[in-house]
Amino acid sequence: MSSFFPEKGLIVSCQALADEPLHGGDTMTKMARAAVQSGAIGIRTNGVFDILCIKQEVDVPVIGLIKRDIPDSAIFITPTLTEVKAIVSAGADIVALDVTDREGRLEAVKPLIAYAHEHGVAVMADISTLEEGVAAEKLGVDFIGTTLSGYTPYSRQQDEPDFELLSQLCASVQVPVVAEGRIWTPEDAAKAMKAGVPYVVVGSAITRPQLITSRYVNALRNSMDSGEVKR
Ligand SMILES: CC(=O)N[C@H](C=O)[C@@H](O)[C@H](O)[C@H](O)COP(=O)(O)O
Repeated sequence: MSSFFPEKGLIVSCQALADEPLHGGDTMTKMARAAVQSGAIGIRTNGVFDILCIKQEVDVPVIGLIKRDIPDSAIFITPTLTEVKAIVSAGADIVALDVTDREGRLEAVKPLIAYAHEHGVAVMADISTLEEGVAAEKLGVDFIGTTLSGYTPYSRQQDEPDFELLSQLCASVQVPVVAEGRIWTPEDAAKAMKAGVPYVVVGSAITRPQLITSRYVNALRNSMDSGEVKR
């Protein structure tokens, strides 16, 4: 399955949760079309509706996940078998799920991985540390993504992509490593690939205009606050 994508490259994450301005309708499908038109080799998307629509619209592999809040649990990316079944039924080529070392997850995730594989669907493990990446490989996943670095309390907390984790993973696991999380510039994307990863996922920097706008607004405000520019 390591040759699942025909070539190395950019995977664009097209996600807008219910509380985001671009949520609903065919907005994420159009984002996906734009991404593929410009050379994205894959799409990562959330929820049955967007998986279904995007699968019909584009001709590249789709990584599907379902974010769901479960009371008293920190696991929110494809937490249970119910979501895996829904993602598989919707036609995703790869299921993305949390493979962090929390709440007994490294054991609980086994039937989820088995279900996807029994149905011919690959699995991307969203992890936050090197140890979790190594554990994920032992569980038989097909891709390991740095998605959750910075989002578990014990992982590296920083505004930048976790390049150190990328390099460590590339030296430690055989399955393809996916760079994901806080990649904001083409230079960062290229740096991730130089660290050895075949695939780079970019989400917010391409598909969350409210966050892109904030960065510009903040930069302008900072230059005004610092006195470099008059208000
Ligand atoms: C932590 C979490 O919930 N990550 C989610 C996982 O699917 C998405 O909200 C991110 O947009 C995605 O990982 C891409 O990352 P970035 O948007 O930083 O390029």
